[in-house]
Amino acid sequence: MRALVVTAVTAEADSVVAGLTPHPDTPAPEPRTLTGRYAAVRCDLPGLAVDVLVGGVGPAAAAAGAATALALADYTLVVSAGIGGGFQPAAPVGSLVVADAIVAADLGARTDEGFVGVHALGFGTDVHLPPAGLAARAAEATGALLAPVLTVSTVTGTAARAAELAALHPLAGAEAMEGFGVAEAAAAHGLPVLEIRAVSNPVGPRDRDAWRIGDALAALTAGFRALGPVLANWGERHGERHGERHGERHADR
Ligand SMILES: O=C(O)c1cccc(C(=O)CC[C@H]2O[C@@H](n3cnc4c(=O)[nH]cnc43)[C@H](O)[C@@H]2O)c1
Repeated sequence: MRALVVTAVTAEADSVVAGLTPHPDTPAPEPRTLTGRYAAVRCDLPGLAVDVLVGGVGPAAAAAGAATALALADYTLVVSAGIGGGFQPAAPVGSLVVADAIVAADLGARTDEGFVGVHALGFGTDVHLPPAGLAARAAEATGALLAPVLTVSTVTGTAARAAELAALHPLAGAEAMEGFGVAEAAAAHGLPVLEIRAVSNPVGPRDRDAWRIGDALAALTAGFRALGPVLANWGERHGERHGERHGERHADR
């Protein structure tokens, strides 16, 4: 089973690698260059090899990074991981959210009747569904909230926008900027996708002093420590079959 984990920035990738490193004292492996722009750190666990890639901030950078890595090697699962904003009170700062749906929350049109997503406009998809069983097991093992994670191109910074998003997506647990891009790349390669976010700040009025990035990165490390065995176990049962399943939906696996 080989998984690709895509983060936005190096601090997130380091936190993921720390969680996937068997002994805390073990030095992290050196990143290996994929192309001139991208490098990945390889983590080897029993039954599981994980490449951790820094793709950049935002859905476009994330999609480009993920698609580049997926074109260069054969993977069974793609994971979008990093920090994010948490919808309150469901996802407090320092908690984890595993996506049961990865939603492009601002991909569409603003009309007099409100926001209309690209799917409703007839231009494609704005939701990707991780394998339901895997997402549930990942949430259980990490103590995460299992809920939709929104992908936005603009960080929410007002109470009005937070309320608007919450009204459109009442079950949403978190927002971040990369999940949907990673999911689009995974879908283009016929691969299942997972998203996990560690909450660094509430979704709401902009307040940089309220951001707890260190706490969120520590939660991300703890999350990946628990996630490793879940991924290995899932890969044992599903991973080797992915080659037969290109183009199929992965929602029920
Ligand atoms: O200072 C600001 O208001 C600000 C504006 C744009 C971007 C940032 C970032 O720090 C980069 C966001 C980065 O972290 C993830 N993230 C973390 N919290 C949130 C959030 O509340 N909403 C969306 N994304 C968030 C995101 O995935 C990016 O990788 C700061």
